[in-house]
Amino acid sequence: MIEVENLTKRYGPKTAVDGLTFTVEPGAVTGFLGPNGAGKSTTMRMLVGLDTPSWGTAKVNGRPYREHRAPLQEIGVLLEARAVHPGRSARDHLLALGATHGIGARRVDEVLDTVGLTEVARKRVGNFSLGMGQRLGIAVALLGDPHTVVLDEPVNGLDPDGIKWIRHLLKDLAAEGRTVFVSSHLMSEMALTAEHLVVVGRGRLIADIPVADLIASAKRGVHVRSPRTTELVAALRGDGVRITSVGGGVVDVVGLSSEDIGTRALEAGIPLYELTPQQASLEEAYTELTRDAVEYQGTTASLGEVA
Ligand SMILES: Nc1ncnc2c1ncn2[C@@H]1O[C@H](COP(=O)(O)OP(=O)(O)OP(=O)(O)O)[C@@H](O)[C@H]1O
Repeated sequence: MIEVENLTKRYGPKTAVDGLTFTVEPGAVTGFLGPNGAGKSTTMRMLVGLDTPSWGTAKVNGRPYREHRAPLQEIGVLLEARAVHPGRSARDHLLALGATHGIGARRVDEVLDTVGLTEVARKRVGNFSLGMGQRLGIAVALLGDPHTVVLDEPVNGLDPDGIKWIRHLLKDLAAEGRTVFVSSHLMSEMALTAEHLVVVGRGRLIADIPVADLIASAKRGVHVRSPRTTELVAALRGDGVRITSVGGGVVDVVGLSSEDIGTRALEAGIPLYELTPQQASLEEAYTELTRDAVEYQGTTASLGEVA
């Protein structure tokens, strides 16, 4: 479990993380999303003791990272730019790390197998591709068989097979009851992997929400085609209803169900040729969410809005 309370990080005048409070529960993959510079990496660095909070606390499995006596067994971490001696083999790198925690060759070979690096385990890390380096980073994170796993952009550098592999790995780790906290820019990937999302913007919490609820909360329009859109707009207009003209006798209606629109059109004697509810993707739901919640947003009135 990860518990972050009022976590704040200032670099001089810059507030990178601004009073964040959230909890990441075990047994599910939780995605950590936010635009560039939102404070994700800084938050993760504070979680694992690489940065000191200006205020607030970040606890992993009940206590701050630095207070754990065997941190590798508590929290597995993949952060960007992990330093590995290029002349060392992957196996030697893991053996050296394991030695500081009483972890032996058997576990090292096990994690090399888990991440698919057994065949190149004795090759120099300096010759590894980006994807192989990423797999080695994940092997390091899993070495101590930790209760909690924190991965910053783990699909970076992985090919489609690698991405699929990471997706299954994260779900398996969560199904084993671990806490899995993973940052990503890829909404589509999170839709397939995460059950829960923590969304940040400008260092602040925007949402702490199940993926399914985020999709459901996005305003979905209904695509309506009619030869008499002007009369239709007049019949549908009302509080909380937003109607946008798409052109070609088509309007998008937000705030009314297909059933409501069909009934009102019938009552007004207006023929409808098409009535199609639009499904919001996670990407759209995320855009909608951040548009409402991000500060200092310029207003962009949508073109063609008619009611
Ligand atoms: N050591 C530092 N000194 C000064 N400013 C920093 C430092 N580290 C991060 N920042 C600033 O803090 C803000 C948050 O950065 P951070 O890297 O945590 O965001 P992020 O969400 O991980 O972004 P990205 O998705 O681009 O990696 C940014 O504006 C960044 O420039």
